[in-house]
Amino acid sequence: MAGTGLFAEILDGDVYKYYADGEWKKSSSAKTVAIINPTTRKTQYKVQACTQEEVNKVMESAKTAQKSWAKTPLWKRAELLHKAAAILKEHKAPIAECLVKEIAKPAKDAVTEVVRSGDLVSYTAEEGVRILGEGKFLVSDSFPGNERTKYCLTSKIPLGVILAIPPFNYPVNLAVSKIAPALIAGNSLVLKPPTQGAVSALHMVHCFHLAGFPKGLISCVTGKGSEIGDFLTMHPGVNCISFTGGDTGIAISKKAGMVPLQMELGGKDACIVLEDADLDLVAANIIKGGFSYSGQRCTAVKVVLVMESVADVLVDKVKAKIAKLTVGRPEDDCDITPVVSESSANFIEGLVKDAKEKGAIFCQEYKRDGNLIWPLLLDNVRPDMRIAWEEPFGPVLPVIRIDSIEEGIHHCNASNFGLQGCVFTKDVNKAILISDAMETGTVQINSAPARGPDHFPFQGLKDSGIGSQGVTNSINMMTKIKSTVINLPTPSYTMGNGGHSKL
Ligand SMILES: NC(=O)C1=CN([C@@H]2O[C@H](COP(=O)(O)OP(=O)(O)OC[C@H]3O[C@@H](n4cnc5c(N)ncnc54)[C@H](OP(=O)(O)O)[C@@H]3O)[C@@H](O)[C@H]2O)C=CC1
Ligand SMILES: O=C(O)[C@H](O)COP(=O)(O)O
Repeated sequence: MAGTGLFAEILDGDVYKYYADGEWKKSSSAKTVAIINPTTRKTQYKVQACTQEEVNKVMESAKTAQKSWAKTPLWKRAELLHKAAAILKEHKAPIAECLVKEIAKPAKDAVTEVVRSGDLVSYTAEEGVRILGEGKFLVSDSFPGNERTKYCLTSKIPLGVILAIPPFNYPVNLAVSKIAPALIAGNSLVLKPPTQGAVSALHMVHCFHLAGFPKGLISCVTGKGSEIGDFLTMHPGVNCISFTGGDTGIAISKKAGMVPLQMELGGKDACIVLEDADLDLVAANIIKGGFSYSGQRCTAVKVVLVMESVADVLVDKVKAKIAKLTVGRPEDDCDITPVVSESSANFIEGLVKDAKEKGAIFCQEYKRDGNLIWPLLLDNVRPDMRIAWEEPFGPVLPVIRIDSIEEGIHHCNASNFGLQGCVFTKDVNKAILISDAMETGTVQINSAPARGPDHFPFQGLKDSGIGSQGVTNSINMMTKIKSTVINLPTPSYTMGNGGHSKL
């Protein structure tokens, strides 16, 4: 059960505490933020609304703790991360329960997110030891006009205090995907979890606490992003921001100071279907890619661009699979569960109404009960409809029929987003050329878009992001290069025959 047993100390009455200086604390604000269960639409949990003063203290502690953490041997950092990973996986049940209650994630997917997160932490520990355990050694005479009188030693050093801001749909996995790289690289970490997902994140943070990380190294401040967010992202104590979410990230990138940004934002991932595609494979991937977690994934299939000649057959196959999707409570492991909030459901409904007014073909009747929206495939969508371009972040998928591959690529590239895309064809040469032409961070050939596995580089182009994630790239993005140059009085050429330069 959430907030019980080992996790009892993170709860005070019916309000979860925030985490700072190695302790669970009550905020002096005496204000709380309600977390609404998307299924019941009732308050499920409450967290603290932390004050700016508490943020200042957290930043001070993070800065102090980072100095000694940077002197902690790599193997020791990795050992603590492995411990946190093991504790996380050991307590996957209560954390998964929070995901079910806070963000209506289907029960099995909730457990998968926690286990995947433990694996990500451990993989990061190992990868960090590898890539941070070596540097570069350069000699001066490789550049024209130089003798070998300079030795340059370079290594990757920590940035300082990393501010991590994950989104509601993966409040554990997209938190540890920032926390673990930050820590193995020698940084300290301040986490501002999403409101919907905050209690899942607090339980995850407690696993790091139980692993025995130094006090002040990891902090977790709760509160509405709209209230405390700007104070955090513009705080002078922050040396790097790693953010995942929507347009908020674009606003942050305009406010943040001279700090490195790692941004993973929205997507409008296109699925281009050629005439020779295996349509059963396509239909299965459209269901998995477009409707898992009710389409609330940045890497969800968000528009299908199918050649007209095979569109009728494909639409029929997808309709048959949609009819088999279960719809209901996350506790019952239904395929389609309520979207995260009423405002999200209203936004999705607005896109559906616009499509209706402009003549889209509804393959199913539009149906909504509170935040629960039944899966809906819209056929014959045209570019003048909002859903052709906007991201519903819900179980509604538009199909646009195309007459040429160029038309499909044009639509994909006309989007402001550039996260992922996918193409289905048996001609791998054609697939490669289409991938080359698609302006997205990743193209999946013959499978739906996906961020996982988590060691793959994951990046968004255009309004979909800044920088690259994936374990290795995240570690590197959370370091900077330090050079030390040894200047010698005379050239140093080490010769195999034992010859000696003048001593
Ligand atoms: N590229 C990706 O991997 C993902 C992209 N997304 C995109 O995000 C959207 C939905 O996710 P959602 O979580 O609602 O995204 P948001 O951008 O609304 O929120 C993301 C995070 O930012 C916080 N936040 C909100 N306002 C501020 C602020 N002014 N300063 C700092 N932090 C702030 C939120 O906190 P709070 O919850 O308290 O508001 C949350 O923790 C969709 O557009 C989706 O495409 C979502 C998930 C993953
Ligand atoms: O933010 C998201 O939606 C995730 O990056 C998607 O991850 P997944 O493709 O592994 O589900």
